[in-house]
Amino acid sequence: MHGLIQVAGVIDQAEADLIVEEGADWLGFALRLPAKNEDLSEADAAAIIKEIQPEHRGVVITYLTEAEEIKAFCGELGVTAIQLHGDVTPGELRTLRRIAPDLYVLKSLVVKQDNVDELAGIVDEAAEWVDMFITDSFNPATGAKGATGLLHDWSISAELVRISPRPLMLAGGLNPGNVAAAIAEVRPAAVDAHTGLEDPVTRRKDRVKVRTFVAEARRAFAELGTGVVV
Ligand SMILES: O=C(O)c1ccccc1N[C@@H]1O[C@H](COP(=O)(O)O)[C@@H](O)[C@H]1O
Repeated sequence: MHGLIQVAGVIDQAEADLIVEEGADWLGFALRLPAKNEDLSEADAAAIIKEIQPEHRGVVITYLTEAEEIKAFCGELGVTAIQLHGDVTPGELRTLRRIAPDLYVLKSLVVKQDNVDELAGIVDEAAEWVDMFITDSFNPATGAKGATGLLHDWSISAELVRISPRPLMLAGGLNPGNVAAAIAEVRPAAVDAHTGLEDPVTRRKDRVKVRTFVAEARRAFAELGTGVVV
């Protein structure tokens, strides 16, 4: 899987339609977050996910950590992919793979200063049970591990791309103006953005930003020679 583009933080049907119309591949729905500050209800997310056509995919982004609960939640929502931002143990990932073998699992790697060795250890322990890793940024001021709008040290993500036996999605502060440089430097299989595609006043996705982000990412993936293989 290469050259994949995800747009995260879907808040309603109109926004999901916009993301699909502008050519992104996957749509991320942030649910069951610790601060309970979800942008949409679980019922609304399930209704939107039901209408997503097979060439696209709805991905649940969550801090859930227990395999049984993750499986049940994916069943309720009708999703086939989950992005795990919490501290999920390798044991729970193994259990999840056993009880939900067809579920596509993305495991987040939270990049901080100088923590490449710690993250390499997680890759080593977890790779057998996940399908893709996602590197994301940490906000020390809030403790947030996703949707921070912050960049991180891309050299750490690039190193994880080199050592990971699984494909890697790059996230954290990406926007139309930096995504091409990020792809060139990190050489990820996929990219993902939330905050950088929003209008700062309305907090809704800006159509031109989504369109430009997709075009810039496609151009940069093509220059890497990876093209789109979803
Ligand atoms: O999207 C969210 O609301 C979210 C909530 C909790 C954890 C992760 C979340 N999203 C992921 O974070 C990346 C990066 O966000 P940003 O571009 O820096 O704002 C986003 O792409 C989602 O995968």
